[in-house]
Amino acid sequence: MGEIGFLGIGIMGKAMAVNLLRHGFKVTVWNRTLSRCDELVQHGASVGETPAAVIKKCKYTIAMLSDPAAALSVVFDKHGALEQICGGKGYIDMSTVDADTSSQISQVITSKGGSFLEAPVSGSKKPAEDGQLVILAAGDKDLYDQVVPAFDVLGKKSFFLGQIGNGAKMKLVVNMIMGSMMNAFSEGIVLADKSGLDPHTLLDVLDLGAIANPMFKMKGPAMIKNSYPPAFPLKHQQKDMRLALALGDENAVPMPVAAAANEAFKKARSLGLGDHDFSAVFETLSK
Ligand SMILES: NC(=O)C1=CN([C@@H]2O[C@H](COP(=O)(O)OP(=O)(O)OC[C@H]3O[C@@H](n4cnc5c(N)ncnc54)[C@H](OP(=O)(O)O)[C@@H]3O)[C@@H](O)[C@H]2O)C=CC1
Ligand SMILES: O=CCCC(=O)O
Repeated sequence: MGEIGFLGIGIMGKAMAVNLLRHGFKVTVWNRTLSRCDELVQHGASVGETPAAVIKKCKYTIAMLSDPAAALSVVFDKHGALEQICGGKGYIDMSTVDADTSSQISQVITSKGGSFLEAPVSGSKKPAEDGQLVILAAGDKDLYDQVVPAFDVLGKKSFFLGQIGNGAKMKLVVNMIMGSMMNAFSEGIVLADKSGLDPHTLLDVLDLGAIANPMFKMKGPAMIKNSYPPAFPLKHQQKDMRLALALGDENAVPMPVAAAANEAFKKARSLGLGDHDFSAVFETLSK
């Protein structure tokens, strides 16, 4: 595949870029806070000074950025990706954004002759470190086929979902369900505790029944200890609830459960918990 560019070395970008390096890919990284690239250099990465410099050097560039504003800024701003994109180059945005943002990026990349794929992921920090993500790609099928070797390293399964927007929408639906589940789970732990039950026993019971899932199993014990080391930052989960609710508006889908969950995440942000793991929404109930 040649050298891969990687824009955005946050929790996910760092894990994904390191994983590519471990599997023998050459990777050139850029991050807005450039000093965060230092650790990647120790793993063998090169550094590009700007998104444009990375695109110029690499045939394929992956972006993993916080939100729609960041994804747009890295493409459109001065020294952004758009300045160097051209025929023969592919841009793959793996950030979680809405379909409209993804379409805007697709339009400008393709108008300059480049090819574009949106490819948000399910799975968090640990699956990213272990190459166990689930990749939800849509857009240019030729580009998808070309980057399958990288997706095979990053993920345990890739879906190609057709036209631009379908990957973004699938990701938002999944995270809307996840955010609602996290709120129900939090309420259950507090209810068990306040009504005189041992929350650890609740976790054991849940894990043996029809609603057992990796999220409850992984996050539950830490939540009971009021510990929320960030794997998936709460501010990003609230962004995803907000974007999913907007998708619900567009399609006239009533989503009262998701709307209530969004309010809880907003409350958690107002308490200063945005940079904690999204399981910190538990604090809105236990305080
Ligand atoms: N963490 C997770 O479990 C998962 C996250 N995601 C999604 O992946 C994306 C990245 O998440 P994650 O790595 O956790 O987030 P982080 O907050 O750890 O990293 C965000 C990245 O975006 C960069 N960034 C933010 N704003 C801008 C901007 N205006 N211009 C340029 N760069 C910017 C940050 O740069 P800087 O270092 O300078 O701040 C950083 O590299 C998000 O869309 C998230 O929803 C998807 C699946 C799982
Ligand atoms: O977007 C974040 C998803 C986190 C997860 O799938 O565990």
